Amino acid sequence: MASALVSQALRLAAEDRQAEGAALLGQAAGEGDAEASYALGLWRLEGRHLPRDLVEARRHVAQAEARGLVAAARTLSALMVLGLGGIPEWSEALALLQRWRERDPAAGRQLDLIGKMRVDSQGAPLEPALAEPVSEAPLIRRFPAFFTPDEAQFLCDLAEPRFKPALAFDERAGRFVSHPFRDATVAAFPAVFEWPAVHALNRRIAAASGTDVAQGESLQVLRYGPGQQYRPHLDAVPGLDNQRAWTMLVTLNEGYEGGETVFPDSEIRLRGRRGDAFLFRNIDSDGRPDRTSLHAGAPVTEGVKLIASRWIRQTPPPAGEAFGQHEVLSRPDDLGQ
Ligand SMILES: O=C(O)CCC(=O)C(=O)O
Ligand SMILES: [Fe+2]
Repeated sequence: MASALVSQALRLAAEDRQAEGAALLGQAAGEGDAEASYALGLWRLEGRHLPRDLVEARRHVAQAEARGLVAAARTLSALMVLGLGGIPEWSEALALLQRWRERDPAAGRQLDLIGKMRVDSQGAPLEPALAEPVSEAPLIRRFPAFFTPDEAQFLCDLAEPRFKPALAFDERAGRFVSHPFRDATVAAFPAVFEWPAVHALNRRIAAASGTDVAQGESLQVLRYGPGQQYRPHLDAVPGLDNQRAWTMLVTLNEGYEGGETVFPDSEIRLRGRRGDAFLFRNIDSDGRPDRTSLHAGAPVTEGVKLIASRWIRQTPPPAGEAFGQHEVLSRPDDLGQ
């Protein structure tokens, strides 16, 4: 729950009285209010109500963490591993999780998961994942047991409270609109949710696709109930300068009927065991959308399908403008988690 002062500041900001709201938060933060510090940090991170300033964002979030706010500790761990507002600090982020272990079950769970991974000083895998060819055109690879069952369950549990109807970001309109093709609910993991264990999974996806982790858009978890589906589509967006070159899908559960990922032109139907991943290429050698990559999530006929999806661009976005930043806060009173 936000403190009364933070709620008042959010109300002022919603009434377009941003400067007054920010001043109120600044005053409260100066008097030791952890939630005010955290709210200022999120505003600075997102460039909402205050100009975007990642260094200031990290300073405020760190202050809120030092004042004992669990949401701030989680967000700080993400800023640290991503190197937002400072240098990347993987081992310092793990030390932060260690300090929070007793107070935050998610910290202990992440440490347990990361303790079983073989990763380097940035959280990247030390060994390549096992890859099996599925098809050359479209180009598809299968990575069996890419996530462990515990990693898959962790992502499902993190996603559970955050599922929302799928929306698409309309780049021209500059806002989210209901998704024309995707009848599913989705939980996205933008920067504030890229906690160390999530970041390590993103690094594994980057290594398996031969890309830089910064090329990936926010990891998403999709949830389809009976009758829900993702209609045939290309992940590449015509006209996009920096294309979605690759897609990685990771199967997070079993026990549902239907729901295969299908490539109608080549009659390929993909169905994984829990933890299996599929990587496919969305563009041709000229960088144009590859028509053979047309695919769909077939309707689920029974049970619930959960799948993780990451779209990977051709190059990282300009510094400080990571993909999905606009998703950081979904509601004006949403303080992150
Ligand atoms: O749910 C599926 O099988 C397909 C998901 C998908 O096409 C995507 O995330 O781009
Ligand atoms: Fe897709």
